[in-house]
Amino acid sequence: MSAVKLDGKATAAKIKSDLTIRVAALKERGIVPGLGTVLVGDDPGSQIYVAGKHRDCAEVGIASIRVDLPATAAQADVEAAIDELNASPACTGYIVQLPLPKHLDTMALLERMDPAKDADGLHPVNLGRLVHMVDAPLPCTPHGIVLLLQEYGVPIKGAEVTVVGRGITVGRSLGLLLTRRSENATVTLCHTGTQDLAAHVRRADIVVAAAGVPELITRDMIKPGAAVLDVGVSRVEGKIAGDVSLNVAEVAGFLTPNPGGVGPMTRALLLSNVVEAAERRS
Ligand SMILES: Nc1nc2c(c(=O)[nH]1)N[C@@H](CN(C=O)c1ccc(C(=O)N[C@@H](CCC(=O)O)C(=O)O)cc1)CN2
Repeated sequence: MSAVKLDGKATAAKIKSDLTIRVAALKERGIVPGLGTVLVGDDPGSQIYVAGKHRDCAEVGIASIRVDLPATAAQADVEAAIDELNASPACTGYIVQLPLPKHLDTMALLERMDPAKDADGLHPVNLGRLVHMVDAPLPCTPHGIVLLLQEYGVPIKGAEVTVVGRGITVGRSLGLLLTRRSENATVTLCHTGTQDLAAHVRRADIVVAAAGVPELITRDMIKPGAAVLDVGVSRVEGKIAGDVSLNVAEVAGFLTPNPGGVGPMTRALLLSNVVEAAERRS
């Protein structure tokens, strides 16, 4: 069996094509959406992801504001950058690239952001709104995962989903999206404290690997025909080392490439959050 490729690059391109039209319509009304990014330090992955986000903005016509700070930046320096973007009329929405250096108080910085300018959907207010199932910008990677599954007709309603990894950008909130009445999946969240990870993965119709552990998910763990999404962004010798072993393709029914799967969806949905914020305010 060869797995259907869940092509995030192609799906993201469709989303960006629609956004290009919507941005042009906003500009005709004198509204220019703008994305801000705050990057602290020189983590290679973060540098690549932020650069990609700015490239995407240029592609669809969104203005972008880049604030780069050294790894030694103090809490007050990042607070000043956040205050500036909160107040900037040119900034429709912005992100603080995660992870931040360990000496910084990430929670305090996220809470300092204006929730109305939270392009990541990671502000506590917006995650709280997601819990209450009321309107809010959705976290980009979880939203991208749902759209990718829908694009390729992967059955979600009633599906057993196993999410591996409880990080703030994916694992913590993906279950909130998949258990909405509109999706109606059943979600198990596995993590470093889980007993018998393989048992939870093996019974899943959909596996989302977001633990950041290279090759954690192996071929023997996968139910034949299951959909497997690799969100792993670890880097080994500068190259992406996903959470899913390549030979999973021999048993999976659907599989994301990595790179070229979930990552481009993350970036496309970030742009979507910015455009939606601009449209809401127009
Ligand atoms: N503030 C945020 N920080 C982080 C988030 C986030 O959603 N908000 N998520 C992850 C990383 N991430 C977003 O920044 C991200 C990961 C991967 C990609 C991507 O485009 N990957 C490409 C390959 C890129 C390369 O390595 O050459 C692909 O998969 O094709 C974009 C964004 C943690 N931080």
